[in-house]
Amino acid sequence: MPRSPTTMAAIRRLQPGRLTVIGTVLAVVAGSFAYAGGWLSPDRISPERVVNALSARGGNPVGHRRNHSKGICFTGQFEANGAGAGLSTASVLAAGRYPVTGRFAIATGDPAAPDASGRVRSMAIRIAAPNGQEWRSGMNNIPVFPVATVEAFYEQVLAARALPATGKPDPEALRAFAARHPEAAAFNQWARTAPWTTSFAEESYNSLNAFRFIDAAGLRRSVRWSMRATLPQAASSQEALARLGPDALEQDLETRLQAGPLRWHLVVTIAGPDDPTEDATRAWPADREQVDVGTLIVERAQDEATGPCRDINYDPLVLPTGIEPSADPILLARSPAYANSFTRREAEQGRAATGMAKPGDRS
Ligand code: HEM
Repeated sequence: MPRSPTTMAAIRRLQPGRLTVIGTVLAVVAGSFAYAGGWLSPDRISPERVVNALSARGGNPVGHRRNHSKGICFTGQFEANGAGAGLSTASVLAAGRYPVTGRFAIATGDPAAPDASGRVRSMAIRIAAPNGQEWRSGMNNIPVFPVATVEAFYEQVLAARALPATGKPDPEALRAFAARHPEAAAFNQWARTAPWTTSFAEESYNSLNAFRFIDAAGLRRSVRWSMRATLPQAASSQEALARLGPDALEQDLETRLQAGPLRWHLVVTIAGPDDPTEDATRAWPADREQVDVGTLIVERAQDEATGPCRDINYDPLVLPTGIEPSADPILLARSPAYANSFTRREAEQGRAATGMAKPGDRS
């Protein structure tokens, strides 16, 4: 459906020039990877349908991300130590300091969700190089992803959505999903047994999908990466987090940053020859070579509504020269879904400028 002139004018007022560039880049990226990501499979699961399902889980994400909807922006630096330069020609891995715009979030469809309702937490980053290239990455605090294909992801989102009558998922639908998807067992085990913490700063965040690093000689190595917390984890519980209040994670972050910056190590793990690079449900053996390529220094936090991360699409396929995607179908499916979510939320924010609706309005 064509957008109304009012909406288009509002979008232009919101981000003159910038949206056009972002939109063009994303459309090309989305189109190139649509086939490989499974979007053109015969059962026609489209990005629109998956994002509709993410939007309909309860809560109202108008003007917000359709997944990981509740978050907080941060800014800081990535201090590359140079150890990654032998693995990839990416300019942000050459020793130096590069500005970062990031976002912590909980994986929910409800921007007003209490923090204790989100089992999965995330860190998204954009590292900017002086040559104009960027490395964007969205990472989760889980060791493996629950599913390996976009079809299974769609099925899982439908099974886990809250029923209007109870506000909770149908236990039978969850049981049926688990029976059909034994590959989700490792994730489910983590969800049942991993300690809850009361801080974004005590979590480590993983790329989960595999990528390829290309070195100066053109050699490609399959890798995954993690942002490893430098603070020890104080094991808590879901109940204790709930008692701290609905926005405890953001408050904790702001309090900690008043005392000084927070740090994570960016650790790259290199795959062995037989490690799966197209299946994010399977961890790699713990003894794989790991290279600490630098430190993320988080300096300031800012509300998402006015913060610099609001209008960034953390599309994991926005990569610098020297890093390329693997053929993991989940990775390739992410880009078109994020583009759909981004386009929708930016248009909704554009409408807010006309006074028709405000981000976060409840319908
Ligand atoms: C087919 C599988 C997936 C789909 C359809 C999907 C969909 C989405 C969507 C629509 C968003 C909101 C994007 C926006 O509006 O900016 C999102 C956010 C996010 N996703 Fe996924 N996702 C998938 C798999 C994954 C995987 C494997 C990871 C691995 C770590 C991941 C990590 C994240 C993170 C960190 C965010 C938040 C980004 C931010 O803070 O802006 N997702 N996802």
